[in-house]
Amino acid sequence: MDKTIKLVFQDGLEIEGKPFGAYTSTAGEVVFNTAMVGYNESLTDPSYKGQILVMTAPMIGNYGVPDDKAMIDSVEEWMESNQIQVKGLVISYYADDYSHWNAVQKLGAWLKSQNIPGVYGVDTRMIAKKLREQGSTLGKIVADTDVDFYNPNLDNLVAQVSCKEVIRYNEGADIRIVLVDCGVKNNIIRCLVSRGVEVIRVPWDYNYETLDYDGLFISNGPGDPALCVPTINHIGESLKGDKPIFGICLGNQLVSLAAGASTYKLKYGHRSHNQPVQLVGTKRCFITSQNHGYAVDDSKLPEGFTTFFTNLNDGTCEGIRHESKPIFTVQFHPEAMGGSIDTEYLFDEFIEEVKKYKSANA
Ligand SMILES: NC(=O)CC[C@H](N)C(=O)O
Repeated sequence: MDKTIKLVFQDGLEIEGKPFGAYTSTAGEVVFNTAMVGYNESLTDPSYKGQILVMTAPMIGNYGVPDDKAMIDSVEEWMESNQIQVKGLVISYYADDYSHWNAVQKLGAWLKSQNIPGVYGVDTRMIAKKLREQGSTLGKIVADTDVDFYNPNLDNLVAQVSCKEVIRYNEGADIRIVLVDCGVKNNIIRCLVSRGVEVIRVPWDYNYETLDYDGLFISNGPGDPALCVPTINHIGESLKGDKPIFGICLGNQLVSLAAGASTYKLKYGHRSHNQPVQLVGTKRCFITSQNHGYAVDDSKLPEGFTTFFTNLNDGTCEGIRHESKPIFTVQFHPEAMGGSIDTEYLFDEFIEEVKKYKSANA
């Protein structure tokens, strides 16, 4: 008889599916992503640490998996980090046969090689509707043995995914950016390095004020932003200075917390590549890539800060900016990967601000 595997929710709902990837049990927070492409990038996005990812695109696996070891300029060429970060993957139709010019293996084989279970043959749109109505919930994938539920949002996930030592890219360039790695996606490094700056990637709790640098970047990352206390404290010190600061996703939340704002958990988060955001004060809308479960409460922002972008689906805060200093942060992903590149120009604006700062302080 063919093996089965179950997705079990905290409220008791059990959904039986077919296994692919590793035949093993796991637990985490169940979240859904409605993007039509980008499963390789999503699976390796460190912000998904501790989560069981349900992808609602009807067919997953059809373009295979590229070489996850291939490197360009010291970062993985095709992936967003050096390993699969999700705890498990849940999909509707699994395409075991793949066809794509850069694919080297099947999705199932890749999951298996990293001991990550997959469930297919389930109604992922029903799961998305359930999570939208009830909110994010814990869940588990049960193969041969049962496991306990696990809430990743109580753990310091950032410490698990951050680099352990300082890494420099493009060493010797004129402009130096400190990148605080809370679980950075590779495309953020690519977006900075391709603009000709030196990137000094430091661990999440590193005291970067000991370094010689011109601009500060705070990365994306997993879990509850309020747990990142050392990072928030360091950013609090930086906010007193004049160096340009740019933050993405968790970075937006950490800068906001350091400034004195608060964050809260959204009912089910934003995870897709078609989230519309409005640039406040204009009628301009950008389509953005997103993956987050928490948000900044902009109903009471600290003195000197205003809302930068607003989500046009639910009106939540999509970033803040300082009224007079070159400090701005966004909840969405301007580096995309996968997803729309409408807002990649924000990297150019950041580097321009850093150059201005550097020449004014030369
Ligand atoms: N992609 C991210 O940086 C996510 C930030 C945070 N962990 C959240 O879920 O809101």
